[in-house]
Amino acid sequence: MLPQPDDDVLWARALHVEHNGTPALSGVSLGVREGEILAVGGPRGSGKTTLLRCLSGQLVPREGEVWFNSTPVHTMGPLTRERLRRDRFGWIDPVPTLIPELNAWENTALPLMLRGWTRRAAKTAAREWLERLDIGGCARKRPGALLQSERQRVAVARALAPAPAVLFADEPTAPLHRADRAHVLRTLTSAARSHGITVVLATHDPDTAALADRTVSLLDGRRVNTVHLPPVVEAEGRTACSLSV
Ligand SMILES: Nc1ncnc2c1ncn2[C@@H]1O[C@H](COP(=O)(O)OP(=O)(O)OP(=O)(O)O)[C@@H](O)[C@H]1O
Repeated sequence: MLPQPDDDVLWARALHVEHNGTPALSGVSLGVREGEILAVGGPRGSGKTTLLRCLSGQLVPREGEVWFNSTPVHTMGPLTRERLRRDRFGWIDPVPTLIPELNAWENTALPLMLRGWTRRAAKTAAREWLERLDIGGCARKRPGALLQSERQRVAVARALAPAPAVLFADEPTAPLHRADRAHVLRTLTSAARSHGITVVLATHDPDTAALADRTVSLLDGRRVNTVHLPPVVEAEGRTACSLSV
């Protein structure tokens, strides 16, 4: 067994996953460095969501290994994996999944309270994150009274608020319009960089991938290439890339 490289916060080796007997991942290996924003690209059905679900411990691969900070995730029992996900990982779905009975700040504060924060401290932090995402005025509204784009901003605030070690974002801007998309992505990436949050971002959108440090591409469940991007010149993004296989 190869050791996990020291500067990788997440490391996966030779992942094989099948859905109902059909291969979804066939031998995918990758490392994610601490503080890195890694885009996982590829067309629809190429295995991006499946890879994120394996890396985050939601799905146990049929074969292969997943390590988080030198701890094996693939051999953990369900309760330990659930605790790892609750305490160290964040997740953003393409479609926001909020609790309908809770308002926006309560939804955002929930992961903080689950980690032991007092209600007052969690409310203050939640409201600050909603302000950063330009939806401070929606703090008392329930999801049913919000637009889809506002709900997704709440989901992003909820994922960022606990400053997870790794944030998994599966097509996080899918329900947003172009202008909204850029703002939410900039907030997400700048918050991740300033809080040292590692991000693994599944996307088939090249504009979204351009905000990442590196892109790993999948095709039919296999890794096909890695795009290394030059250091950030502007605060908002990157303009060029080089390709290595
Ligand atoms: N729960 C499931 N049951 C059966 N097949 C599945 C399931 N989830 C994914 N698949 C199949 O596995 C393959 C990889 O799917 P996956 O969702 O990981 O790809 P993706 O790149 O994230 O696609 P998309 O961009 O459409 O979300 C696809 O062929 C998909 O149809």
